[in-house]
Amino acid sequence: MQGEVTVIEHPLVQHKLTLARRKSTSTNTFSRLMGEIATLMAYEVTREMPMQEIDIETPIGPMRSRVIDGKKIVFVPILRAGLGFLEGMRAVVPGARVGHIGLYRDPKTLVAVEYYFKMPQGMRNRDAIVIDPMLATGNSAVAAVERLKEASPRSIRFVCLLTCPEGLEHFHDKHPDVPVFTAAIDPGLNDHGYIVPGLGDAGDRIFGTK
Ligand SMILES: O=P(O)(O)OC[C@H]1O[C@H](OP(=O)(O)OP(=O)(O)O)[C@H](O)[C@@H]1O
Ligand SMILES: O=c1cc[nH]c(=O)[nH]1
Ligand SMILES: [Mg+2]
Repeated sequence: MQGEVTVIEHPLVQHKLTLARRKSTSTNTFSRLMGEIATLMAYEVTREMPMQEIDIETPIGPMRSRVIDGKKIVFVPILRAGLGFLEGMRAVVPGARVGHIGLYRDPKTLVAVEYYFKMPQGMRNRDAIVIDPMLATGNSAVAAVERLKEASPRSIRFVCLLTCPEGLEHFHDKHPDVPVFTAAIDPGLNDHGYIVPGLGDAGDRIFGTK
């Protein structure tokens, strides 16, 4: 799985992404769409998660049936925009733990600056799913995963909504072992490091800060 990228082409994801991209979409609608897309993407991202068998009783009789050990999953949103994806994912994996990585991208240098890092205990036995809607230059994603690897989780996946070839190449150059799940790979970046055509500044659009 070196440098693996999965583009989630499901029509519901693509439809909602188109609505989110439109500049006329309000903060309220944008934020709701992020939640809905995250729920749909969680379905794909958790596809390979380990399962265990437990004994249960149906109204008719006993059986062994499979469950995910939700507590072994850690969602790791990159603040702030990653928070816009968090609740949609937790809606389908309510037992998951949450770790936070606070990073902002310096607007001039585009370097990622860390301001917060907090993970649950026992990361060695957990599968981490890092979430951030945008993987642009890749600086933030690279820095977040570098920091997360210090905690030695059992596995790491990275989920974004949008990325571009430069960002993916940078990310997989540094972290070839971390699969990326995205809804689209746009053509490139502009001079300010924004994905083109993209959807603008995800954090500002989720929280209405522009
Ligand atoms: O791949 P990169 O070039 O590093 O860009 C992507 C980063 O930029 C955005 O965050 P931003 O720095 O705007 O912070 P915010 O989420 O607080 O708005 C986005 O949410 C990513 O974290
Ligand atoms: O296009 C981009 C690039 C970085 N961060 C964003 O929010 N959008
Ligand atoms: Mg932002």
